[in-house]
Amino acid sequence: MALYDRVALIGLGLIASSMAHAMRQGGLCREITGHARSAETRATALEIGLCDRVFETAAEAVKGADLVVLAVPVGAMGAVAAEIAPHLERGATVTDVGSVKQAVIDAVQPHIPAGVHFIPGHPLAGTEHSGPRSGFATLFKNRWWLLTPTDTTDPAALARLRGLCEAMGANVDTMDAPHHDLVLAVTSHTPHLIAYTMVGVADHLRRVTQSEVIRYSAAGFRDFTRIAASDPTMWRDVFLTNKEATLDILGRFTEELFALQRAIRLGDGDHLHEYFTRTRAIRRGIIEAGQDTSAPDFGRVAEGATTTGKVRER
Ligand SMILES: NC(=O)c1ccc[n+]([C@@H]2O[C@H](COP(=O)([O-])OP(=O)(O)OC[C@H]3O[C@@H](n4cnc5c(N)ncnc54)[C@H](O)[C@@H]3O)[C@@H](O)[C@H]2O)c1
Ligand SMILES: O=C(O)C(=O)C[C@]1(C(=O)O)C=C[C@@H](O)C=C1
Repeated sequence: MALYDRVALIGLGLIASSMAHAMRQGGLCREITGHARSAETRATALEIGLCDRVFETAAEAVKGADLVVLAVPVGAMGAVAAEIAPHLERGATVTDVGSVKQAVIDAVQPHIPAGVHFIPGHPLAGTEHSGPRSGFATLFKNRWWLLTPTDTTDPAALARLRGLCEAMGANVDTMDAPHHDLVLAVTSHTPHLIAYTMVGVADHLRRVTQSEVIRYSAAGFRDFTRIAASDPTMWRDVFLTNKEATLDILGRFTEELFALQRAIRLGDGDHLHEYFTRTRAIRRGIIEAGQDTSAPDFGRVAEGATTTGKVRER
């Protein structure tokens, strides 16, 4: 059943193309328009049927759309919002899929005209691939889609967007933006930084990298290399815009790493065993709770979080 008439996708990469596939498969909108900066991407979008019509400018793409999805890197959201603002339909909803929420709100909200609903969002689903050919219809199936409405968000517009996310297979939750940014700093942003660092360390040891690391690449390291192959522009923007929360979590990570380093140096097997037993229980708890293993445990993070986005000391 069509939930929107015309959906405009701004930026035609992994997330937008996955949304296009999912919306087409479910018949969730009547028409999809799109904008990408490169002629090659626009041609691809038409060739593989992501969009019915593509435009050279975002301004043209949003005309007549009742849903506009900003699917560009976080650092580009503000400029895109400024460009499309005068062309938005009264009553339309603008959402985004950025990995950071407060910075997107700060950049986009000032441009949103009266009578247009802005409901920030973030699907917790992705891969290390990017571009219009990387999307697939089931990307959002059984994954979280977080929306960060405010007290003034129109309930009907929120319910309609929630319906679309759910129809694409996602589980929807709402939270405020600072809390989102803290949770994601723990469950996504800092882990990505650690993966980038680990692969960087291996790369510095070129003597090893060129031969043994590749050949004997164990599952743990292979997982790191997959994560570290993620789009550099996207992740640069994530760290530049979720600075405070990431540095907060990174500080805690470093403290624990030093404690483990010290335990190894002192031969403190009890410390190591106790620590690994605790982390194993966390993983098992998530599985026993019947949660998608990719889904972060918001409750657990919330226990140590304050509304200012800072983590309370244990
Ligand atoms: N990849 C993931 O795992 C993932 C998951 C959830 C959310 N996100 C978020 O979704 C958004 C899009 O990510 P993606 O993975 O689809 O990226 P992508 O690289 O596959 O696609 C991004 C698109 O934006 C376009 N673009 C880049 N800069 C632009 C600009 N200044 N103006 C107009 N278009 C521009 C690119 O040409 C491309 O078409 C990002 O904000 C990212 O944080 C990504
Ligand atoms: O599976 C992956 O490749 C991802 O990293 C996806 C992932 C994540 O889970 O951290 C990455 C960034 C997003 O904003 C949402 C999802």
